[in-house]
Amino acid sequence: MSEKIIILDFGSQVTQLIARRVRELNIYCEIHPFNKIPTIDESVKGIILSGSPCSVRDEDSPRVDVSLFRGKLPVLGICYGAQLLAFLGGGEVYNSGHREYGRAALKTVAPSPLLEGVSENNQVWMSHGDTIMSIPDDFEVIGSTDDVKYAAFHIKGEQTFGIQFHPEVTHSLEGKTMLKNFVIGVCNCSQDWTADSFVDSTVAALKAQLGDDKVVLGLSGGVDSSVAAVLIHKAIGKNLYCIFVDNGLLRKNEFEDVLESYKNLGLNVKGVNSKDIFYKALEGLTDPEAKRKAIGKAFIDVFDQESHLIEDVKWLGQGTIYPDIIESVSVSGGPSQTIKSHHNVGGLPDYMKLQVVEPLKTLFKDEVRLVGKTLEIPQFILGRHPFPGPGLGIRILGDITAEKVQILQEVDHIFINGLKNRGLYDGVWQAGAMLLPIQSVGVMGDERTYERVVALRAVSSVDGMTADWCHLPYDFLADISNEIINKVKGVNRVVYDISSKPPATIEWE
Ligand SMILES: Nc1ncnc2c1ncn2[C@@H]1O[C@H](COP(=O)(O)OP(=O)(O)OP(=O)(O)O)[C@@H](O)[C@H]1O
Ligand SMILES: O=c1[nH]c(=O)c2[nH+]cn([C@@H]3O[C@H](COP(=O)(O)O)[C@@H](O)[C@H]3O)c2[nH]1
Ligand SMILES: NC(=O)CC[C@H](N)C(=O)O
Ligand SMILES: [Mg+2]
Repeated sequence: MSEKIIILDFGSQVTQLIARRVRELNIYCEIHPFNKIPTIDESVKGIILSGSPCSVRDEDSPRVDVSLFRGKLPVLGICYGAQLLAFLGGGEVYNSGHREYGRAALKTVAPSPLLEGVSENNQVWMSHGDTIMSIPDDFEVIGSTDDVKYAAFHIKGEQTFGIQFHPEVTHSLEGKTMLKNFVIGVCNCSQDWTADSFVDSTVAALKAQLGDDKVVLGLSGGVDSSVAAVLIHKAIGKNLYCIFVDNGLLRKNEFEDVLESYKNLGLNVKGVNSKDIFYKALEGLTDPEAKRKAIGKAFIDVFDQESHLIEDVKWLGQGTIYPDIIESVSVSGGPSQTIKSHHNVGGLPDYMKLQVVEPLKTLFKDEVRLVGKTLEIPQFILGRHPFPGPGLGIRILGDITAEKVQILQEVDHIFINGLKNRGLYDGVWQAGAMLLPIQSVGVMGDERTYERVVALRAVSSVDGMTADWCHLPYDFLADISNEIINKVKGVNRVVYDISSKPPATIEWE
């Protein structure tokens, strides 16, 4: 059984960062909501309690029964997690009257394995409104700042620690060392979780799970489904059936190009031309959510039809990754607002009777790329910008017609190729073009034109949750705009989207 660290999430915005930092040390960890503590067996080497927007002073704040693990295995409480340890242990936590937000200098006041090798006086990042005012007798303070006496503590006779600051953010300059001290020095984790070991153990597990069963998998040409397909293929070979659907909303030449590139990977891929099904389902629809739902349903129909052609298929393979799962579990348990219905082949209707296999569901996107590299998947697939499943269907505002798709494909092609030719593609997280439902007046030669407007969008981001618009060079934008207006019939105006997310989103629909 491979070892792991469990992170209990109390709703902090940066819980995922704790997981990133631990995994960067080649140690596997999992995030679980505070109220869904998994079984703590020998594989669990330590527990980290995250921060939270809540206050331990509130009766309905998220609590856990710390006796489940305190004294039994190493525990590190971060911010709210530390306040909770102090509070439940009999200490006092008050609202300090002002939010302490920003840099602070942490001074070591007692030697501790947690602060091993950390400078006597080091910069940490604070983000809290509550303060621990007194600690129980069996607690010992190990670090203080000018404003916070109990900035780091240790519980005597246990391997339990609490810290008021956030070691997971880069502004805590020696935060990494402290986390390393905890997971390696205190928890004794061996650092053997690597892309190579992931491939080996996952392929072995898939072999055991799938045996001689057949799997059908939707391939999109994107990173996640491609890496999932190659992994499953390594385990079961010809029993993997990949389906790549041409929904009529792909990029220019994408169907042919992607099919061609998969040939070199040895995958058994069937290209299915379902354009008409999608166009028909979209006929007359203008509302973004209605369009998304129609596209999602058409995907399921095509999948259902295709899986019936494969005799005795039992499994559906999916490229679900860790953020897809974490983001769908809300900590408060309260309903969060649906901003956009993401098309997802995951929501399968019962009548399909397929079990789901998701070999990447514990990985972050950059880890998926590393695994892909280990599997020798070519860089042009691994380095691809994300492209939404509903494709150009959510980049053509208003109703969809084959003619509009063709116009947008040309525009998108010029923009994306331009980025590649100028060496800008890899520095941009995602780029694309939108076809707007308006026309504007122009003049070409001596003639008046009354044609369409397109908007170009290029963003930088880490995970798509937030994004900034890219400051692309003006002369590049000028060249692209000229090329689009000169070459694409029906377009006489190009604008550049300078909105960030939030408050805008990346896609326009
Ligand atoms: N044209 C398509 N044909 C078949 N399956 C598709 C198609 N488009 C999307 N899918 C399915 O929907 C899933 C979700 O798409 P999504 O875009 O989130 O992931 P991806 O394409 O694998 O990776 P990336 O996020 O890098 O684009 C894919 O993993 C794939 O299984
Ligand atoms: O597979 C997908 N199915 C969808 O329905 C979908 N909608 C948005 N996206 C992608 O998600 C990221 C964030 O997009 P938004 O800021 O527009 O919500 C961006 O990368 C978007 O391209 C989708 N991907
Ligand atoms: N970042 C945190 O965990 C903050 C904890 C608590 N909500 C406070 O303001 O003190
Ligand atoms: Mg995709």
